[in-house]
Amino acid sequence: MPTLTKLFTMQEVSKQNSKDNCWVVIDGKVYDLTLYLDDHPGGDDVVLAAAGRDATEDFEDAGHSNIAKDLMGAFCIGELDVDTTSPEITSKNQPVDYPQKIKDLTKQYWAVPVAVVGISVVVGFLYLRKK
Ligand code: HEM
Repeated sequence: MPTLTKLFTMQEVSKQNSKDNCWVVIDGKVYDLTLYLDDHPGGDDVVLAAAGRDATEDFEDAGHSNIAKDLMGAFCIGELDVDTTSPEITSKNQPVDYPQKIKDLTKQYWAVPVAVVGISVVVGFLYLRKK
């Protein structure tokens, strides 16, 4: 299913790190706090210090209330594109564990050689009896 959520790379987010363009990432979501800076009860300086980066820890450390958490939605502009943020955790870059893969395949398809041997024994047995 295609989603309508806009995805941003960390590179894009990191460029929005000023008073005129202040984006932060909190829990994988991207927030544009530019228009909220002046109204933020904790002050604009704390938010600006986290501008253009992942502010999840700072946000949690400030012990925000549920009111603050409800307010967040109004500033959410999309989500972080995780594939481009952490290429090291995508499967493309994971080293393939071939011995483990072979073991898994063996476990999955053990019935094939067993069936082949079984059928050969039965056919051989019938053939010998006929003689
Ligand atoms: C969508 C994002 C944010 C919203 C809607 C928001 C909202 C609020 C609100 C409503 C308060 C008043 C206290 C409360 O009700 O919890 C507050 C306080 C505060 N916020 Fe934020 N905030 C946001 C992001 C951030 C970020 C990114 C930081 C830090 C980098 C931050 C740091 C603080 C601090 C330090 C306080 C003061 C806490 C205190 O005085 O005890 N906030 N925020």
